[in-house]
Amino acid sequence: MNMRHEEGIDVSVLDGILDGVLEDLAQRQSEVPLRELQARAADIPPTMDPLPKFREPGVSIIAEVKRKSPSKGALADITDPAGLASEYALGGASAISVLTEQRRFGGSLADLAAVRKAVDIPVLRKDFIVTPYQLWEARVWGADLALLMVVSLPGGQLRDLLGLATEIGLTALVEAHTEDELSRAVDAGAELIGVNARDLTTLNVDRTVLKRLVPQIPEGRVRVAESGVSGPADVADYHQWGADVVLVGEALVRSGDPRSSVGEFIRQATTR
Ligand SMILES: O=C(O)c1ccccc1NCC(=O)[C@H](O)[C@H](O)COP(=O)(O)O
Repeated sequence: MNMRHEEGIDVSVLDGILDGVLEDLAQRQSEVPLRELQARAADIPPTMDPLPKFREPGVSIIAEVKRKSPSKGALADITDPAGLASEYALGGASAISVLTEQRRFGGSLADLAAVRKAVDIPVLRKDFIVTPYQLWEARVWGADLALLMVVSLPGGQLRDLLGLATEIGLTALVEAHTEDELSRAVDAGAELIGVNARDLTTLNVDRTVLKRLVPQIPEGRVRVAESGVSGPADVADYHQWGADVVLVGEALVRSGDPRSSVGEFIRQATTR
């Protein structure tokens, strides 16, 4: 059952997640006001730009630290996110994605900080970012990239957050799942555009969404395929359909050998 029913109104999975995200955010904001967070950012080293590596020929992998998810429940008992990220980097990952949402994904900003310290490749804060405060958090806790999901950023919010991300040195991964969302991502000027195979309102996964939407992404923007990879052949398909970068979570955390798996994903996609 992907929709819950509250007081006669259908609330999608994503709305349910966002309710929790906003509650937790209010708590953090009451502990550390925005001004203080901004002051802390002044002491943080400059971010890394992931785009030059993503633009190189071949496929880049963003490997994700993912403990659990709304669609699958518990995925892996990750007690050492930094160690996992190091294995990903040794396998050839171009960046690490860290899910920082706590309630549904079991992640945290502490995971982000631990991964940041452990690797010297760019790190993505993957969360449900809908406020400037969360972008400042991403910067302070060591992210180089931050996810902006078009579906949850109506009106001018997408442009505003994209502008702020750039201003504070973060590269935004702007994520779409439909033609309309993709148009908004392109019009907002996103350089790094993700097409998520997972419909976040229903949790259905359809990898071919990338194949259908990729012609709509202008030349020169970096194209990221997100979700739904179960093995090397899926990465190779995504790359063949036009993805420069593939973001993989579940298949890597369940693989038992994350370093070799990343290497194998890259090898098979580039030799097909
Ligand atoms: O993974 C979920 O079930 C999920 C549900 C609702 C919102 C977001 C969700 N996942 C976030 C992601 O985008 C994925 O973690 C990421 O793309 C990797 O996906 P996968 O390789 O399929 O684990």
